[in-house]
Amino acid sequence: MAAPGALLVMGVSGSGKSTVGALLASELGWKFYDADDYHPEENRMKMGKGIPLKDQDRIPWLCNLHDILLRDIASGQHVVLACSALKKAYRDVLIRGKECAPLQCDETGKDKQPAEVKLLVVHLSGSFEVISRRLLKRKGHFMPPELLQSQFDTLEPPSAPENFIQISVDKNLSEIIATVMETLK
Ligand SMILES: Nc1ncnc2c1ncn2[C@@H]1O[C@H](COP(=O)(O)OP(=O)(O)O)[C@@H](O)[C@H]1O
Ligand SMILES: O=C(O)[C@H](O)[C@@H](O)[C@H](O)[C@H](O)COP(=O)(O)O
Repeated sequence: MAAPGALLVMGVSGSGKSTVGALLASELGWKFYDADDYHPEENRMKMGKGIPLKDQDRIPWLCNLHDILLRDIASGQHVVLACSALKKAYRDVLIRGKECAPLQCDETGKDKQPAEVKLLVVHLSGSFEVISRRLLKRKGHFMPPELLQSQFDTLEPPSAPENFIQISVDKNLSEIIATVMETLK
């Protein structure tokens, strides 16, 4: 396939986004962003207290990530982004920015054609049991494992016409990386 400007590695908390995203970026020589590092303090505090985020908490965070992707791609930089991006609408914001955000309609931007990020979505998909076991073992992270059920409840797996592949988290890391690299050939 023609190389996308960016790879989005998405999935619920603990599905392996950060691990897989960093490995892919290193393999491809692309820049890596972990969306966790871009949450405002209020979002981190909320999640830390076991309160799931809502659309209004996530949309500004996603708009900021869209701007970062667009800026890098415009300067010729390819990017890997690890980001939960649980709903289709969230992935649309990553691709098109705030013009398509459900809660942030910009009246003045209505007839403008938004700049789009050409994205390949890599969905790391797995069972509650496997992912929850991994989360319970993970140390030193602000996201409490108790929020995993709400992540599954919110998840809208990508489907056509989205440009995506789905990979099972049951595969080992080298198999996951090889599958993505094969898709990009
Ligand atoms: N394919 C895999 N097989 C086994 N363990 C994995 C795999 N992917 C990730 N892990 C482990 O699962 C845990 C969660 O991964 P992480 O990358 O932090 O997920 P996320 O960024 O989606 O929250 C980490 O301890 C990581 O080492
Ligand atoms: O949209 C969200 O609810 C959050 O982004 C969440 O999905 C994300 O997973 C956290 O940032 C925790 O980080 P980990 O995914 O690394 O556990």
